[in-house]
Amino acid sequence: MISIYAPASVGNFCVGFDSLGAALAPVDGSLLGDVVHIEHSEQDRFTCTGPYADKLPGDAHENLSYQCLLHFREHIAPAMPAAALTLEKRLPIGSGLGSSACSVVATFVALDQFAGTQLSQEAMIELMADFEEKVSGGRHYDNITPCYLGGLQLTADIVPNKALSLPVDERWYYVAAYPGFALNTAKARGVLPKQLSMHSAVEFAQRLSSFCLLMQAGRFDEALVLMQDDLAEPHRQSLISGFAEAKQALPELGAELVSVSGAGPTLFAICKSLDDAKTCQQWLTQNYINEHGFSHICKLDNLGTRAVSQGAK
Ligand SMILES: Nc1ncnc2c1ncn2[C@@H]1O[C@H](COP(=O)(O)OP(=O)(O)O)[C@@H](O)[C@H]1O
Ligand SMILES: N[C@@H](CCOP(=O)(O)O)C(=O)O
Repeated sequence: MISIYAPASVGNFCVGFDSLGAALAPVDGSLLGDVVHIEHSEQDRFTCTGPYADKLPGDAHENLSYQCLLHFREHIAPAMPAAALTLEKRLPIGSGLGSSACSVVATFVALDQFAGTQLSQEAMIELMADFEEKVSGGRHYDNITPCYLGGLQLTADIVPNKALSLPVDERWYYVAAYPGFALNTAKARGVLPKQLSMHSAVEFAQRLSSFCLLMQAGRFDEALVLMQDDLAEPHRQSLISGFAEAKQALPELGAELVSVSGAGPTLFAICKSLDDAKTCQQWLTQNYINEHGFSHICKLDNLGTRAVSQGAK
């Protein structure tokens, strides 16, 4: 049996709409992401388990993981032995934590290992992006690549090898708070303007390029100051109940940055100390999260998608 874990990710990373993303690792060591198990079987089989399995369509053909299996068998490895594939759906759907990417990435990595196909990193990313695109209303790599490779990734079709890894300040803590309701990514993309003014486009490019160069140079504090999302956040906040209040309250409690994770509704905050992160988490628990939500204090997950022992928590 092969068991593959794929971590949750923060798409956009505030300053890089559709272009930057980071993988999350809760500091308490828990797994925040999906797990896929694959083993030999008499014929191909698919099962979906886990806390969010019942939020997905009952028909396996509508599940991305099963679609990945069908595609892999037909187009990549027709001679692959029959497989029993189980998706342990541990991330909520429409959370802003790259849930669909998690399932797709974990499934293709599991299939590649099971079949021994050894696809190149770029081929894998392309394949994964094809399937993420099916449900998210646009082709974007900013969940796929960090989830697959770990860390903070600058990622796009035009980026060499689809991904360039950026260094991060090891002192930063990321508080991720899922409020407990879903926001469909395609819907949250639908509210964005179709065109940008010349001024906005130039400023976005200046901000993102400066951010990346500063991070690369280890000038993290200066990079942090540049973290601002003028492209997506202003249009999406009205879809995220409580976000505006949190954005106002958390800086006074030690958050250096408060932004939307992916398309939302998960909020992420950056803090420079564990104490500040805990204070922000407490406020979010009391004011942002309902009975279906959760929060985690995280570092970045530098390992990305990997084999785990069966039954890992
Ligand atoms: N294995 C899967 N994981 C997540 N979503 C899936 C999966 N299979 C199918 N879907 C569908 O894809 C869509 C994902 O919604 P989306 O808002 O993009 O989620 P997220 O932002 O969490 O990735 C939903 O309609 C969901 O039913
Ligand atoms: N760049 C995308 C990221 C979507 O992330 P998700 O976790 O909400 O699927 C966007 O902002 O639309």
